[in-house]
Formats: sequence, C-alpha cells, structure tokens
Amino acid sequence: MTYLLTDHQYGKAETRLVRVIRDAARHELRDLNVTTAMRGAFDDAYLTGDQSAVLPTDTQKNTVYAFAKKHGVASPEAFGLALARHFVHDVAPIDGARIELEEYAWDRAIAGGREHDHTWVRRGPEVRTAAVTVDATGEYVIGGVKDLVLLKSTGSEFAGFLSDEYTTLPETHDRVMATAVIAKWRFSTVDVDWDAVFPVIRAHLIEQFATLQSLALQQTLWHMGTAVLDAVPEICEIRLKAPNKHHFVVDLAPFSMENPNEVFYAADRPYGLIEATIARDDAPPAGDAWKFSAGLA
Ligand SMILES: O=c1[nH]c(=O)c2[nH]c(=O)[nH]c2[nH]1
Repeated sequence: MTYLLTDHQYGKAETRLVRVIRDAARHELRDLNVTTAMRGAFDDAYLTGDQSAVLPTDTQKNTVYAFAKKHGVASPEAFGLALARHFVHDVAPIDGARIELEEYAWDRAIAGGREHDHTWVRRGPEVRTAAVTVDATGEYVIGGVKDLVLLKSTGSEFAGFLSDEYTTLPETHDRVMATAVIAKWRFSTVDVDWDAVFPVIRAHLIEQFATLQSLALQQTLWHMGTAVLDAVPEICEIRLKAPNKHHFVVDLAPFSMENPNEVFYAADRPYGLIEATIARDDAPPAGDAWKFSAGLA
C-alpha cells in the first residue's frame, strides 16, 4: 500500500496579543488572537523528520509580537497582511501564509461623565475576524464578525412550510427571532480602509435583521448579505451562518393564564442552522482564501 501526504500546513494557533499605544495621555488598545499557518514544501518534516525548512511555530509567535511593536496594529486585516507578506516574501521555504485573527472589542470606560483615557470595558460576545492568505497566486482577505447576537421580539414569521407525518410545528406570523450571526466577507482587493468598512458592514447586517418583516431566517440572511454587497463594492462574496435560537412560547394555560408572546423558553439546543453564501456574478477566483487553519476567523 502506498500512502500520499496529500495536504499539510503548520503554524502557531491563538497567539494572544494586546497592543497598547501610549504616546499620549489617551492610550489606544487592540486585543487580538492571532493564528499563523505556513504552506509550502514541508513534506520532509512529515515524511523523514527533516526540519531544515521548518520555521518553528515559536518563531512565528515571536514574529507576531515583534511586528506588533515595530509596525503597530492598524487593523486586523492590515496586521494579517503584513505578517503574511513577511513570511512569504522573506522566509524562503514558505510559499503561502495564512493568518487568522480574532479581535476582541473594548469600549472606553465612562468615568466622571466622560470617556476615560486608559480604561476600557470589554464589549461582548461579538468578535471581529479576519483571515489573510498570501501565496503565489495573490493576496486574499476575508473580514468577518462572529457571535453577533441579535434578537427581535416581533417582525418574524414562519408559515407555509412543507409538512409531512412528522411535522408538529405550528405556523406563526409573529415570533421571536434570535441568532448569533457568523458572517465572513471576501474582499476583491487589498486596497481597502479596513477599519472604515467594518462598522458599515456591521450596521447593514443589523439594520436588515431589524427592519425586514422576515418570512424565514433564510430570507433574512439573503437581505443581510445583499445589503452588504450593495453597500461595499470591495466585497465580492459573503458567507453567513445563523443558528436559529428558538424561543418557545411557554404554555401558561395550566395556570389559567394567557401568553400572547410574552413569556418564552429560550432553548440553547437543538438549533436550526441556516447558512448562505452570496457572491457577485463577477467575483474573482477565491484561491485558498477559504482554506482554514485554526478556523476561528
Ligand atoms: O426561519 C426558519 N427557517 C427554517 O427553516 C425553520 N425551520 C423551523 O422549524 N423553524 C424555522 N425557522
């Protein structure tokens, strides 16, 4: 029997990095979780144990910290691009680099009625994500957000669905709809003001969720995705994943009480999982943009 090593990549997952800029009394802060993965002809490391082409994952971690000091963290996307370009262009055996970033957002603390200069409050659970791939075919950037937890207490329906002998779900024209959106959007260029577009995309996702009279989470995802593509020409594809966090109306009849959509049991599982990928018809090839490493971003 002959075996083939058909694919491989290696790197340091989840390097936690907090970068503070303290040149002025008002400090700035960025809080990241960075994963690096190297791609190339590292077959010998696996097949014979020869490490001569292997840049240690420890070195990759050090590079993350050194680059944070040297270049700063302008945005997750820009930081990922700087790292990926360095690994591919400056370290000979590396043909491709994949950098995945999570960013945890901090809001300035309010103290004495105004924003504090060096104290923040973690905004959660939402996480901004970025995944950068640089290889011989080009540079690819995917931005994203995950755990964007949204809930609307009306304006959502689910009716007219297919029914068979196992169907018990009642139709509804007024229900709670809640989800924790995972959205990833692929840029067709790296000439982007990353920090300017992120809040625009996020605002469109939220606005569509809020304002659409939703006939299903599927329809909501279509509207969220197309609104982002309409608003940001640099984005050519968006992938959305939405767990349908079911809120069941509690039967209060045993207690002689009506419950017109006021008291709910918020189930954590099982959940419907609704997914969609929406792309422009002229989207450029994705290369390895969607090939994951740790897969957190
Ligand atoms: O928005 C929904 N989409 C579904 O496909 C579905 N299925 C289900 O049981 N409830 C819902 N809700």
